Amino acid sequence: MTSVAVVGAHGRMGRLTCEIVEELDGFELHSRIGSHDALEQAAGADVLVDFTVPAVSPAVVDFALSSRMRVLVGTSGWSRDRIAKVEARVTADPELGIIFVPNFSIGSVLASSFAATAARFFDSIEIVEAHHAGKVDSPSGTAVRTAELIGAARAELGPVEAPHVDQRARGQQVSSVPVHSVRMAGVSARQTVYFGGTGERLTLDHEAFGEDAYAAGIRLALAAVVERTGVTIGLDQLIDLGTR
Ligand SMILES: NC(=O)C1=CN([C@@H]2O[C@H](COP(=O)(O)OP(=O)(O)OC[C@H]3O[C@@H](n4cnc5c(N)ncnc54)[C@H](OP(=O)(O)O)[C@@H]3O)[C@@H](O)[C@H]2O)C=CC1
Ligand SMILES: O=C(O)C1=N[C@H](C(=O)O)C[C@H](O)C1
Repeated sequence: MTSVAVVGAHGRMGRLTCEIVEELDGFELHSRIGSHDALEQAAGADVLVDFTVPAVSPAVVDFALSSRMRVLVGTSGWSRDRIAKVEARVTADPELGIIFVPNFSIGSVLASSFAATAARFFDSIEIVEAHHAGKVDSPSGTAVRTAELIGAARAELGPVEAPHVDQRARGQQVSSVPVHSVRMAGVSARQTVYFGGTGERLTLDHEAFGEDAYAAGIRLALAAVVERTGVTIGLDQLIDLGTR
């Protein structure tokens, strides 16, 4: 049996993760940690899952790695630069393993992968992401990851063409891609990537309507985190999208 401690267990995603762990063969729930509990209550678990807030997540990860647990991070805010700080520590110790998943929805992972493919063919690219009003961070972790993938795909082509980005309403640039965040009622999680070309436009649009969208990805990542050492970024590294 693999025992799992869930941090952020009383939140929307934490509750879903606890339900999944309780139903999944070979897994058992070790502890539910909320903001009023000591992290030490997670000690002894094989795996720690983090679904908290970007400000707290680094301390949770630090605790889990120090306690030599395998770690699955769903919390947003883990940009490539932030992950790099954890990477040196994890790669230096062959028994440590951590998986960062910016988005557990299979459709979203596909959309980000398609965006990386399209990035070489269009110079004009912008991301608009819309989330529920309760989301405290912006841009979303998914948008940051998508922009980073676009930037990496264009490494030899250079930055995207984004005019007038000195104006505030032109969004935040991530890997040169302008990202625009909407926070409002009536939306759960949506991302649209616009690719502008000569006389044409390609639009990649993904929408998750609720927590159900993330369940399959969480199951998949739980199975992987037990076996996998080192640093893994993204569900796309755990499934065959047919792009490698
Ligand atoms: N990777 C993915 O596919 C997805 C990622 N997310 C991300 O996951 C994170 C959580 O989202 P969501 O569940 O919707 O948010 P919620 O606000 O519903 O839950 C966050 C939880 O974090 C807890 N928390 C805050 N500080 C601490 C702490 N110091 N120790 C332990 N727990 C703490 C809160 O506890 P309390 O209630 O006690 O204050 C709260 O229950 C966000 O960053 C979000 O962007 C969300 C959806 C999908
Ligand atoms: O807070 C959310 O809801 C979500 N957060 C993640 C993000 O920041 O990208 C994943 C998904 O978009 C839902």
